[in-house]
Amino acid sequence: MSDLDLESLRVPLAAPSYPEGFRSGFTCFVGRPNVGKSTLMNALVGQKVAITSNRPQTTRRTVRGIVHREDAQLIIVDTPGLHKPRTLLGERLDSLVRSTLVEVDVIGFCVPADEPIGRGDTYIARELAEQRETPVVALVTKTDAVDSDRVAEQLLAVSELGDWSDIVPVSAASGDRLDVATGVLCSYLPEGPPLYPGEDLTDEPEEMLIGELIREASLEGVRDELPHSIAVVVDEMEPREDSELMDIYASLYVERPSQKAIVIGGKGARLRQVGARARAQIEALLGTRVYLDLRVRVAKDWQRDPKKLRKLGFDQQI
Ligand SMILES: Nc1nc2c(ncn2[C@@H]2O[C@H](COP(=O)(O)OP(=O)(O)OP(=O)(O)O)[C@@H](O)[C@H]2O)c(=O)[nH]1
Repeated sequence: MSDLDLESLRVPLAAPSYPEGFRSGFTCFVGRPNVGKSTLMNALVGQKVAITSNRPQTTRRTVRGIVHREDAQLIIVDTPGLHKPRTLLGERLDSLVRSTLVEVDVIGFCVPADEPIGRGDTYIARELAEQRETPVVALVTKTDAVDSDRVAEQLLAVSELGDWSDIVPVSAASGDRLDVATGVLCSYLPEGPPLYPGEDLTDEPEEMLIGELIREASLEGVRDELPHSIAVVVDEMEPREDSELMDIYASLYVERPSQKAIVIGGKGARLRQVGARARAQIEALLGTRVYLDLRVRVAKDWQRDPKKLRKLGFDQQI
């Protein structure tokens, strides 16, 4: 997508029937890195669609998850963390986030229960206060990680951060109040028919999901700065003739030869582990056996180079 053209997606399906008062529309989750946005989206949708990791800023792509309810359909646009731009990629993400904020029907502002409110949260709260068009529901995440007194304190602290339409404590890990969170978000959607067929959980192309699974596997156990320097492109994906096997060829791009060595590991050991981990996940996603061929390539300073960003697929989201 050249940008998030949500309006064009609002054309309803030729829906056979839907209950009176049905609501449908879009939400996005914002919050500083690592507050649990992706995990919460996965828990709401019930299938793994967005990359998660315990490192900040791993969500680079706008992935949609779709929550189907009897009375509503909530389409979640998973936005990258709002952060101050450091690289060209950072700047583009921020403008993407800002344009997303005005296009959705309701915004979920995520603040974790297990950390004091910090500058990052206040920065985003200020950004959200500036836009007045879209209702904002504050979601106090990770409530399982603290006791109920702390949750209560955090609810109070978050309520003082801005003028939120609602505040909901929620835990993706324990599943606590996921239903309430969805219900509250849905209450801000316009009335209308479902926009997606019932079985869809995401409209991300399969190749993009596969690329993210490979990227996620490649991040495990490597130095902290590496995550920002890895991009994955699925070069080719084809069912093998006369076989149940799917052949997938993918390239893992890093910025420097030294990073290439880290990703590959001694005698290729690390890359083999990455491949095995990713393959298991891809097989689960596709429901078929997979042959995965991974190549590691160096694309110098790809984060700062618009042409390389385009080649690596980032113009599709930005
Ligand atoms: N205890 C607990 N941990 C959680 C919960 N949700 C997420 N986490 C952990 O918090 C970390 C960050 O979660 P993510 O979902 O990747 O966070 P994010 O906000 O999407 O992060 P970015 O992609 O960096 O913006 C991971 O280590 C998760 O396992 C929760 O409900 N409870």
